[in-house]
Parts: sequence; C-alpha cells; structure tokens
Amino acid sequence: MSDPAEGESSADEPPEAVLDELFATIESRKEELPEGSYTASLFTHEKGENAVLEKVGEETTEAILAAKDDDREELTAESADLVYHLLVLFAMKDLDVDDLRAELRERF
Ligand SMILES: N=c1c2ncn([C@@H]3O[C@H](COP(=O)(O)OP(=O)(O)OP(=O)(O)O)[C@@H](O)[C@H]3O)c2ncn1[C@@H]1O[C@H](COP(=O)(O)O)[C@@H](O)[C@H]1O
Repeated sequence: MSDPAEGESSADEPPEAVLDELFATIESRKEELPEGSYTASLFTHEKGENAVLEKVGEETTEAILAAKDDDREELTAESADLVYHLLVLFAMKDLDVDDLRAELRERF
C-alpha cells in the first residue's frame, strides 16, 4: 500500500503511530463505505451497532481463553482483534483515539 492512511507507515514514524493510522483508515471506511471492506460492513450491518458490540465480546472471550492457555502469540493476536473492534466502536460513537489517550493520561 502506498497511502499511509491505508496502513503503510514510513520508516521514520514512531511505532505508536500505528494506532492513529489504523483509526484514520477506520474513519475513511466510515465515510466512503467501500465495497469489500470488512470495516465498512460493520458500519452498515443489519444488526446496527450490535454487530461490533458482539465482536468486542467475542474477541474479549478469545483473548481470555488464550491467556488461560498461556498462549502468548494467540493472546497478542486476539488483543489486536479486540483493539481494532474497539476503535471501530469509537468511530461509531464519534469518539477518537485522542479521547482514549486523554483518559489514560489523566489517570497516569
Ligand atoms: N486490524 C484490522 C482487523 N483486525 C481484525 N479484523 C477482522 O475482524 C474479523 C475477526 O473476526 P474473527 O476473529 O471472529 O474471525 P472470522 O471467523 O473471520 O470472523 P467473522 O467475521 O466471520 O465472524 C476478521 O474478519 C478480521 O479480518 C480486521 N479487519 C481490518 N483491520 C484493519 O482495518 C484496515 C481496513 O480493513 P478493511 O475495512 O477490511 O478494508 C485493514 O488494513 C487493517 O489494518
């Protein structure tokens, strides 16, 4: 991919920029609703917001099971699925990664 908003980061970007890039991609899927996009399908799902809420629940359960199995690789993968779906939920609710950052910072 050549457009940084579509997922590719440049070598001099800090690793934490991935969350902003992912969120920007999610926001653009919400705006453009391209065909074939899994993210877009969550925004237009017949179940409404329940579709993403169910995924958040599922991915949470899968992460818990991976932790109980002591499967660190699976725990990482399921956690990535969970974070992605949480970010879709944020976009759905007109929240932003910055809202999450601000909340965490306030507690620090
Ligand atoms: N990070 C993710 C990401 N993480 C998880 N997923 C999807 O979330 C779903 C997780 O579902 P499951 O783990 O339950 O596996 P499954 O059996 O395929 O799931 P079902 O949908 O069939 O229930 C899968 O379809 C994954 O592809 C993601 N889909 C997209 N992204 C990012 O979003 C960007 C835009 O993606 P599109 O919207 O697809 O263009 C991509 O470039 C990625 O960076």
